[in-house]
Amino acid sequence: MKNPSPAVRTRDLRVTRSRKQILRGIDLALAPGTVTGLLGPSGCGKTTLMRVLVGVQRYEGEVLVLGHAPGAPAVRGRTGYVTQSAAIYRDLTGRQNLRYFSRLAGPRSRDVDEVLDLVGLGAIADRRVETYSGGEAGRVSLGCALVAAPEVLVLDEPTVGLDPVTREELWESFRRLAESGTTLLVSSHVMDEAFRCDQVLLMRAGRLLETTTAPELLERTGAATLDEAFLAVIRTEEP
Ligand SMILES: Nc1ncnc2c1ncn2[C@@H]1O[C@H](COP(=O)(O)OP(=O)(O)OP(=O)(O)O)[C@@H](O)[C@H]1O
Repeated sequence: MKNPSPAVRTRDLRVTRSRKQILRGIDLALAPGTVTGLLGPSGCGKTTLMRVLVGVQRYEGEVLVLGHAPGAPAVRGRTGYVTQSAAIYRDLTGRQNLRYFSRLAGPRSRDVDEVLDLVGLGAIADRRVETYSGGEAGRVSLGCALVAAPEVLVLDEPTVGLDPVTREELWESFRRLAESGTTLLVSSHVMDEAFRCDQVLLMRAGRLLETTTAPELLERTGAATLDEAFLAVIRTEEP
């Protein structure tokens, strides 16, 4: 690992909502400058975990993001969150959206044109977002997070509904971000995306079943695909 001190760490993280235990004691560590995949079935608690890390979800237990409590003033501007549905202004152009978030970010903001190119929107940046496809609008959302140059970037299913080419481009940009020192946590339903990650967290029913890598998981379970490997893990570990 590049640095022994994790960018994000949780110990016995628990979340209860409407008297239901959603997260049941999660221990995790994200090394700086790495991509971690967060995988698990629908409803297992991925979004809830991400919401904790960006400081918008009450929790119990211990959570440190860049050495601070999530959402603390010292860390708020250094953490980016791309939600499942694009949180952007549809009546503005892509470029105007990025400019707006760039102003909010203040001096730490990155160059808007550079980020537009990074997310592959340079050619359509001056069209209103309401004319964009779903995938293009999603990339505006990602661009709005990137323009603030976050040190920790949390992405909730960023590749849903994207074609293979765009998906490939996005994963390449995640890799470049990690190489430049950003710590990424990316949730996905697509097990094969685990191969893109330095570390994989397998969740089920509010628990972390495994902290592993895609090749390690295949080898250990003897499965031919990651889908099979995940099913094998679920069968051996009761929630
Ligand atoms: N306010 C709430 N009250 C009660 N239960 C809730 C509340 N919000 C979420 N949940 C439940 O918490 C569980 C985890 O939800 P979460 O959105 O974190 O899952 P997820 O793994 O991100 O799912 P998906 O992959 O479908 O987005 C689900 O069973 C959901 O129904």
